[in-house]
Amino acid sequence: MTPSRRCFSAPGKALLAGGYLVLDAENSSFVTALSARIYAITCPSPSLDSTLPTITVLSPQFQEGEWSYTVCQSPITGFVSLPAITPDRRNPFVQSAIATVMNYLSATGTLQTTLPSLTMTILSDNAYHSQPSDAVPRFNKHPLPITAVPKTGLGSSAALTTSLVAALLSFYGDMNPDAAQTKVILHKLAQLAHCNAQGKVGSGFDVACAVFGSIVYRRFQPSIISSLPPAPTSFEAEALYLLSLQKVIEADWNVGTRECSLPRRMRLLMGDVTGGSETPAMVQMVLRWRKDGGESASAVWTALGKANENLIAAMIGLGEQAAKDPEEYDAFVDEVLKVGASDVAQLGHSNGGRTGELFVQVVDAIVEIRFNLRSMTAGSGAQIEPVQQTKLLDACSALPGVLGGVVPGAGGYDAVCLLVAEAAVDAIAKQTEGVFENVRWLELREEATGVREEDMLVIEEFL
Ligand SMILES: Nc1ncnc2c1ncn2[C@@H]1O[C@H](COP(=O)(O)OP(=O)(O)OP(=O)(O)O)[C@@H](O)[C@H]1O
Ligand SMILES: C[C@@](O)(CCOP(=O)(O)O)CC(=O)O
Repeated sequence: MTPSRRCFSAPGKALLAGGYLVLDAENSSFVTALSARIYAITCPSPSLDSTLPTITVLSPQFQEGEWSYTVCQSPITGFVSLPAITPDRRNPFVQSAIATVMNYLSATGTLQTTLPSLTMTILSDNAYHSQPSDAVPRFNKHPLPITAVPKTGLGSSAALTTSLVAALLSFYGDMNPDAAQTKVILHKLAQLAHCNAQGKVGSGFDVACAVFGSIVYRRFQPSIISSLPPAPTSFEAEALYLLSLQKVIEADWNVGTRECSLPRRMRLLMGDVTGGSETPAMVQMVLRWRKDGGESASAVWTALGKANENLIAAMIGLGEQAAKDPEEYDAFVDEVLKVGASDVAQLGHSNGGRTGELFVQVVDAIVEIRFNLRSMTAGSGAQIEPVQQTKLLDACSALPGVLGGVVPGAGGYDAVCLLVAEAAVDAIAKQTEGVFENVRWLELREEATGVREEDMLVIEEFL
């Protein structure tokens, strides 16, 4: 009889609006959860140590995808340390997820006294990593360690951290990650674990999306996380660390995570563009430009923030309008299918009603966002929307059914993201085939739900 196994998964992300500005807590961003998920399966297992419990994490898709830790809980302070059984192999995201959850449960007195040993298996959908061809099996295996396999920018570490935290909370804390209150705690633990593993405090939009799904996101103050003392090295420090950890997780983070899916019949068409980008370096260049760029930089920053807000308001409004007046909404989408972005304005002003006004607001906001991202590119030197991407986005925006497109997240050369009417996707793929050699349209769709427990039946065959 297979021991009781449970499976938790979390989605990837696309940051449609809010790149860079989301680093300021007063700015909102629009994040769409995608149908590429990372799965964590828990299975009770015998300890690898004669006296102490152990946790092993397997990632069978990658070479050397095995990390094992001994769980050492101090009988005096309750602090949990995790000496690696395989010291030559490191996975900071795995270790940080385990350490954060175990110490939170210890701090709150909800960690079982006799700890069972655990094996967790990670499976990640193929979209997270470059694949040798389109005809590969699901959860394709690579002949390389995870760190050597090119990523595609969908937020693998955020989805991994979130699914591991959910799995650990359920296994050791008997918490139901699907429950709303647990999800709030899960989110903070995942943010903390992710920051500790990355060694920096990003905006956290990717982790928030992995937990809550498609959202309008406004970040927490980074000082909440940086206020936590460093990993303790003495009994006194261990006791202080656990107290601080519980205080941080149970504080009100004032983070914005309003659920917001794409309007009905709309879709993000993600394009994988051969090219790379270096997000941390670009962030540094943009923040330096913001700080030293005077009035002109402030004006661009403010205008971009306004354009982001306009897009977010229009997307929320269209979601409401599709329910309030489905006939007007569907009639307008049928018209959108026949024209490119620049002609939507004509449609909207002639017969679209409130729906038309909102679609025009979407198109105009995307134009304004791109204009300001190009100003940011010129001012900061960070190649956010470089010329090649401008040409590609302009050409795609002229195609029927396309409302516009942006460089998602930090931008750069590696991806584009089109907002299109769902029914236009096949025609867009056909019209761009052979025209843009370096673009591969991904099969991804919005999957608005965040972290969730999966029925083992959906994953059983792959284990
Ligand atoms: N399936 C997996 N199994 C084990 N570890 C993984 C897996 N997916 C991601 N990771 C961990 O996350 C790391 C990638 O995180 P990093 O912060 O470098 O990129 P990222 O911003 O999450 O990438 P992207 O957004 O392109 O997915 C990997 O080196 C590995 O440590
Ligand atoms: C530039 C930034 O605002 C977004 C980065 O987005 P992405 O990793 O390129 O999808 C950084 C952040 O929010 O942490």
